[in-house]
Amino acid sequence: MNTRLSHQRTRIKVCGLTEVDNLLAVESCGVDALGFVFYPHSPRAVTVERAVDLVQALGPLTQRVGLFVNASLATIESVLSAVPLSVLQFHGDETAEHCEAFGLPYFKAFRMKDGFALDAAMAAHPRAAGFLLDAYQPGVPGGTGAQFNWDRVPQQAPRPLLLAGGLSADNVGRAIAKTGVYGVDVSGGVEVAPGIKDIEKVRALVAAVKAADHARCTL
Ligand SMILES: O=C(O)c1ccccc1N[C@@H]1O[C@H](COP(=O)(O)O)[C@@H](O)[C@H]1O
Repeated sequence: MNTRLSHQRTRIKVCGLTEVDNLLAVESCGVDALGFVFYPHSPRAVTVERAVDLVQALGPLTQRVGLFVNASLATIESVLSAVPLSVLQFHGDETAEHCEAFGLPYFKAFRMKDGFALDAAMAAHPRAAGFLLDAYQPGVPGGTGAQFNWDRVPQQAPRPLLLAGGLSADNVGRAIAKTGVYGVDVSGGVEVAPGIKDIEKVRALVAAVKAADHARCTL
């Protein structure tokens, strides 16, 4: 699939919401998907009870993405029995069999360590809905605010690509122009504190994505 030409509008996911009022303000900025971190070591981690409140507050057309890092089948099933997530994001070393076990579309995240064999990693997940490319930082599975070299984003991929890692209103336009990815996933670059988003920064992010899409359409 030519990831650069197969869509006209860059999708926006904001990840790591923890408070309902803040979540609703972010949703109203015009994002496509909101992410909830079920990784207990993250400063943005939510309990199942909190996630139920957050997800129930969302409008019916906003995607609700659950982020897991090497969580067991039982843990994920237990979350899904309470929280109506629409998409899963696997940010650890999960196998395709593990990711497919829940009957939901999923994004497999890959951390772009030097020498990482992305083509083989994507081929190992033939039924993924998409792939998320993030920066590699030793010892931390994600949400680091670090950027990787966008030259490493492939022009062709078997599934839509989400770009992550250190994105903000300041650099997202350049990222889109350079990579033409299907979507962007942003956490730390739009925060006032871990789990609390800065609404002005989210607005600026959405405006920067729209401007980049407009510039691409008029090329
Ligand atoms: O957000 C977290 O705390 C987190 C924890 C563990 C794995 C992934 C996590 N977040 C994801 O990391 C990337 C990049 O985030 P950032 O914009 O650089 O802060 C993004 O996909 C988040 O969904």
